[in-house]
Amino acid sequence: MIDFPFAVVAFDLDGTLADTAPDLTAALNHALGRMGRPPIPAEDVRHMVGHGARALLQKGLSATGEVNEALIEEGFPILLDYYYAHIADHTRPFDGLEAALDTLAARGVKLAICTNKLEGLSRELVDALGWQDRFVALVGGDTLPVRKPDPAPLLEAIARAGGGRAAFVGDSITDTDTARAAGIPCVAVTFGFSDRPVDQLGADRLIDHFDELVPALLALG
Ligand SMILES: O=C(O)COP(=O)(O)O
Ligand SMILES: [Mg+2]
Repeated sequence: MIDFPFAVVAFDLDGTLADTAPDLTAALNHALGRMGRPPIPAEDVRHMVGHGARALLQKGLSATGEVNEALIEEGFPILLDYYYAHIADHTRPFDGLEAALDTLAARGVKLAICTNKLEGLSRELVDALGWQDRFVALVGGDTLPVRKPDPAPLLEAIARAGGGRAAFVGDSITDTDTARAAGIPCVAVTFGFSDRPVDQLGADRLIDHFDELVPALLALG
């Protein structure tokens, strides 16, 4: 029985469910260091996340010197190997997340993840955080031939979670663009990795803490 205006709530991963910036920063800086580049401060790396690990490396190389396909090919496996081995050394859920997920689950809402993180990395992280039973669907950046802001991955995640009325929760312009393209209401968190002021994302609701998620969704319903 669903006791809620939405049958499915889908979530972005990096910067929305979990603060992955410390481990992503370590992985990027490990790869940059091996390539003779200086490290990039975590605060700058936060705003480079959201388009997948390859885009992260591309931005990291470009911030520290020359960038081309050959350099990305060289650094990508170094970054990935390190990140797989250290995926949750310092990554933590944002405050209040798990209580909000419990409330939604208790009301019969199905929970899904739609991220541009590679599906394998995303599953590894979900397992490391003990979230295997919380999410019934996960669509990553390489699950389909297209990724966010194309609406297809979000629609796929919702369908895999059983379909019905859905909302999306994210932290970036990619997420709000995806939701709009899919015709789905969007809540944006203000504590994520957005590269621009969050009030410019065009979200239907903004939340400063996960305690505000359920009321925000009810207001959208
Ligand atoms: O850049 C990434 O690794 C993916 O980021 P996302 O979970 O915010 O889509
Ligand atoms: Mg994100």
